[in-house]
Amino acid sequence: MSSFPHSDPQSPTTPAARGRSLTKVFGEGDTRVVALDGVDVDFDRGRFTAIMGPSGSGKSTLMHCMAGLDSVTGGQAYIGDVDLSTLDDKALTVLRRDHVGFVFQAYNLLPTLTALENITLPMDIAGRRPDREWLDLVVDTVGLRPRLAHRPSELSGGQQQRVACARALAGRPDIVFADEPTGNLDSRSGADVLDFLRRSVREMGQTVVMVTHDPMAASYADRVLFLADGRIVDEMLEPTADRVLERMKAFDPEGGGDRAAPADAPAGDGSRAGVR
Ligand SMILES: Nc1ncnc2c1ncn2[C@@H]1O[C@H](COP(=O)(O)OP(=O)(O)OP(=O)(O)O)[C@@H](O)[C@H]1O
Repeated sequence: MSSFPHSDPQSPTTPAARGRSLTKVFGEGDTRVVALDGVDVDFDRGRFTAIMGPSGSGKSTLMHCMAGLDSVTGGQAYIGDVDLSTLDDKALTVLRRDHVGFVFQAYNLLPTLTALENITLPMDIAGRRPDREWLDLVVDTVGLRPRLAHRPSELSGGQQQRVACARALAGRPDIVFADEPTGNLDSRSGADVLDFLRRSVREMGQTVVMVTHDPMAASYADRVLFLADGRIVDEMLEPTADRVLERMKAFDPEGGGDRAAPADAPAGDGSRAGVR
C-alpha cells in the first residue's frame, strides 16, 4: 500500500497545494543561482491560477518543486496535507501518478496509441479503473468524442494538446500543473485548450496552476501570481489581458515583452531577468 493512497481523506479547506518558505538554489560559488527565494503560496481548490514573470524569474522551478518533479533546497511543498520532502522516490512517484495531473508544452502523447488509449494510459499503468462517468464528462467537455479512435498523427496540435489535458484530468487529480500549455499552438487552438482548462475548474471543480508568458492565456485564470527574482511580487484577481500586460510592462518598461531582459540588465545577461 502506498503511503498516500488515492482514498486519503483531505480536509476540503486544505489548499490543493501550498508552499512554505520555498527555496531552490542551483549550483555553487560563481554559478550559484537562487531560483526560489522563500516563496509562500497557496493554491486553493477549485481555482485556476496563472504564474507569470520575466524569463528566469523562477516560474518553472516553482511549478516543478510544487509538483514534486524537483526537490527543494529549503522550506516545504505540500500536495494536500502531504509534505513532499517526507516522501521517498517511490512514494513521490505514486503521489504524482495518483494525485497530480501534468500538461507540458510538448504534448507527450504515445504515437501508437489512440486518443482514448493515451487519455487512460496513466490509469492503465497504475491498474486503476477509470471512473466512466468522469471520463465521459472530461471527453465531452474537451470536445474529443469524435476523435477518440484517432492516433496523435491524425490530430491537429490543438487536438493533441486537448488529449494531453484530458489525460491530465482523467484520473481526477487533486491539482493539474500546466507548463506553457499553449506555447506551441496558434491562438485559436490555444483558446480551445484554455477554455477547456477554465471549464475544468468552473464546471468540474478541478484545481489548475498554469505557467504562461501570454497575458491572454493568463486572463482565463481566476488569479495571476507574478514572480520576479524567485519571489512572488504581486497578485491579480480576475485578470484581464490588458491589465496583465500593463503589469508585465512594469517589469520591462521598454515594452520588450516578459521574455526580454530587464532594462537595467547588463548586455548579454539573459540568465537571470527580473525586477531588482
Ligand atoms: N537545472 C538548473 N541548473 C542551474 N540553474 C537552473 C536550473 N534550472 C533553472 N535554473 C536557473 O534558475 C532560474 C529560474 O529558472 P526558471 O526556469 O524557473 O525560470 P522561468 O521563470 O521558468 O524562465 P522562462 O520563462 O525562461 O522559462 C534561472 O536563472 C535559471 O537559469
